[in-house]
Amino acid sequence: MSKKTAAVLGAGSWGTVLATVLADNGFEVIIWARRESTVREINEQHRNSRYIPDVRLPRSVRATMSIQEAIRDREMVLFVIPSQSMREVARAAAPHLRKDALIVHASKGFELDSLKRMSEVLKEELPTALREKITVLSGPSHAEEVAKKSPTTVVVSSERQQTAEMAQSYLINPYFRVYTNPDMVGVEIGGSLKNIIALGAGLSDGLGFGDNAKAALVTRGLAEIARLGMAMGARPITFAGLAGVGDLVVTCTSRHSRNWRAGHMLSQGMTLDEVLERMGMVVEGVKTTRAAYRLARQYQVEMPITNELHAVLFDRKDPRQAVEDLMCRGKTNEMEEIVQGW
Ligand SMILES: NC(=O)C1=CN([C@@H]2O[C@H](COP(=O)(O)OP(=O)(O)OC[C@H]3O[C@@H](n4cnc5c(N)ncnc54)[C@H](O)[C@@H]3O)[C@@H](O)[C@H]2O)C=CC1
Ligand SMILES: O=C(CO)COP(=O)(O)O
Repeated sequence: MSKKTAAVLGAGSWGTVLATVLADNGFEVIIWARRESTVREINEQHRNSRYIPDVRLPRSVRATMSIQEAIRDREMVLFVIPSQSMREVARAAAPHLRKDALIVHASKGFELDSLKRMSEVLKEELPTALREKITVLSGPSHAEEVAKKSPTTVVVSSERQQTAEMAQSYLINPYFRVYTNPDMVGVEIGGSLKNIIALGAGLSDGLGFGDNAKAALVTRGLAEIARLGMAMGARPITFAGLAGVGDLVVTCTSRHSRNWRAGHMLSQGMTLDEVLERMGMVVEGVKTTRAAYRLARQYQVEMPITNELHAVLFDRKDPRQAVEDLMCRGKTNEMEEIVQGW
């Protein structure tokens, strides 16, 4: 019997590791990468040392610089690129997709110009027949740990349950447990907004604040994620799940998180530009802070942590002053806020 086939668009840490998950599940996988050196290294040495060092890739994972070659005739195509590049890549991919391809995206963010979710961008760019084949993959899943086959749980969601179940059956294995959730809006919003709070958690840790501060950020962060999410049409219970509190906890507490690390570097006095240059990988929370700041105004939702982080990132507000302003803002009744938000 011939092997199932998949293409992964994006040769960063997450795209490369998702390719290994699919290879472990019996897929023939081809990664589309932009750099010739990355393609050569994957094909000849079975490594992608720039993004995920120390990981040996299975032989059934290959790479190409041709998007057409990557996508042609593949049953499944994964988009795993920074959210600001999603539209451009979807447009380039569109003419080459199989008419019945399963489309999965694993990116966490909003398109800044339009404030759209990634599935909305894909819907606009891909052929109409593929609209109901669009799926989001989200949840607490640092690539470095999945690469070690450390037990991981994620969630997939699509407008059509059958599509989500197909993605689930392709991706699930003994170290990668995949749940479905019918709330695509909530899954995309939870996965995107948690990066803002993770930046704040890195800042908080770097400033020497303790576990109380971290717990406050996670809890109050979840409240404002849920408030905006619900205003945008998400179901509140999704934020109690893997794409909500699950991803929020892992990103706020893990040294693997690029968002946490970026916040930590900022706390040590580096400028945002210096941090992004040093990181060399996408820090989605930066653009997501801008997007959420605008969305909060559009939907008239209160997001105090996002507002303060926006001021720290883009107006160079002193983070200690930001924390003081958060602590001293108007008195609030937690129960009333929770009832309003949830
Ligand atoms: N790294 C992780 O553990 C996880 C990442 N994600 C999400 O996955 C997405 C990708 O993240 P990573 O793989 O970590 O990023 P990364 O920074 O490691 O790699 C991004 C890759 O996309 C490529 N790329 C950027 N712009 C492109 C364009 N216009 N055309 C083609 N390729 C382009 C880069 O060359 C690079 O290979 C992000 O939205 C991230 O939030 C989600 C879950 C886990
Ligand atoms: O989304 C992630 C883990 O679930 C990855 O987070 P970072 O982008 O902060 O590394």
